Amino acid sequence: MTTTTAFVDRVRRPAHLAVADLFISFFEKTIMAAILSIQNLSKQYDSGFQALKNVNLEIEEGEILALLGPNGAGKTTLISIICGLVNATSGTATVGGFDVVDEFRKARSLIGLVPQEISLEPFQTVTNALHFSRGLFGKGRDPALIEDILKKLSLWDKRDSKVVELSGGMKRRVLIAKALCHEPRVLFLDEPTAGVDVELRKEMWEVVRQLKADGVTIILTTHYIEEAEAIADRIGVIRSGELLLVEDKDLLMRRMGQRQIRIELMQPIDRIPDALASYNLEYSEEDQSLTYSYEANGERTGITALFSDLGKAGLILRDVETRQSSLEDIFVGLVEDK
Ligand SMILES: Nc1ncnc2c1ncn2[C@@H]1O[C@H](COP(=O)(O)OP(=O)(O)OP(=O)(O)O)[C@@H](O)[C@H]1O
Repeated sequence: MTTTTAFVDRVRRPAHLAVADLFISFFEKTIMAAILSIQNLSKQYDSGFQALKNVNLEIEEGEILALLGPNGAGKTTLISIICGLVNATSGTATVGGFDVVDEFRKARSLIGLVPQEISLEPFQTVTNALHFSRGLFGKGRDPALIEDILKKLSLWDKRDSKVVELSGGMKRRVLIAKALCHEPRVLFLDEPTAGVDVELRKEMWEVVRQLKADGVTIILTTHYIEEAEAIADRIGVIRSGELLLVEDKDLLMRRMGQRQIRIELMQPIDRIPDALASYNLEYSEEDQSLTYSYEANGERTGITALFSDLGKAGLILRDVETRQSSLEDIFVGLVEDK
């Protein structure tokens, strides 16, 4: 697999200075810049439908980005533009520093695409499918590389099997293996676990983690929020063609970790007592309740002090309940109401 180290090794060995310059410029393009850079990308289909609106996104080498969004949000359109399957109406995208339109071949050779649909030749053997895929990128046969990929994806035992003889999970792994045969540095996985059972989904997550460990940058689209939670470094949320946010998963998790305590009072109040102002409570006249929000993962939740101050303010409680906003709540909130 082509890795950063391999590039660096090649850069160190040029025989001639001019060649060295060329390599260094290639090095700068491929290593120093973000591996994927999308600027002001928009797409309007011939029907007039605006599928992408001014999308900007930078992806660093070696990260896993999960792109979440409801049906029709524009995820596949975005991937298709980067892979050269759909033309953007405006804006640019580069992969490894190469423009996906002006330097299509170079850009495309750095990309592996695992489509949502299983599209394999049923009577081809697994090994032949992989050699064929590599050949499509103009690369010479490399049985050692194919063996390595098959082993990593636990397909070595099935190398001589025909695709038609494989289970659904194995076919999905063959799709990934095919996408890796030309040694891409960026792998797009479009809904890699759509409709697969929990066990297989976890197996796929392990494969993705292994690929990341090998230095491959991964962009996956998914409807499964727990999938993004399990494997992504960053999460992007797309809705109606707009990238609403791209955020570090752990930061988002901390936001998701927000909890609320709903405190129902015995008596209604006219206003929140001044002594409780620092808690930013919300009062609902409808059910005479106070709501307190706090960071579940925070060092201090402030709950003990709140209850003490509620007592000091003379408020008598009827009932208390807690609730936690899930990632799903946040996601639904984001896509429904920007
Ligand atoms: N060739 C096309 N012509 C017109 N509209 C299209 C075309 N392809 C896609 N669209 C529309 O663009 C929007 C975005 O589609 P896209 O497939 O990118 O969404 P998605 O986020 O991948 O959805 P899903 O999660 O359902 O796969 C949709 O409303 C879709 O109907």
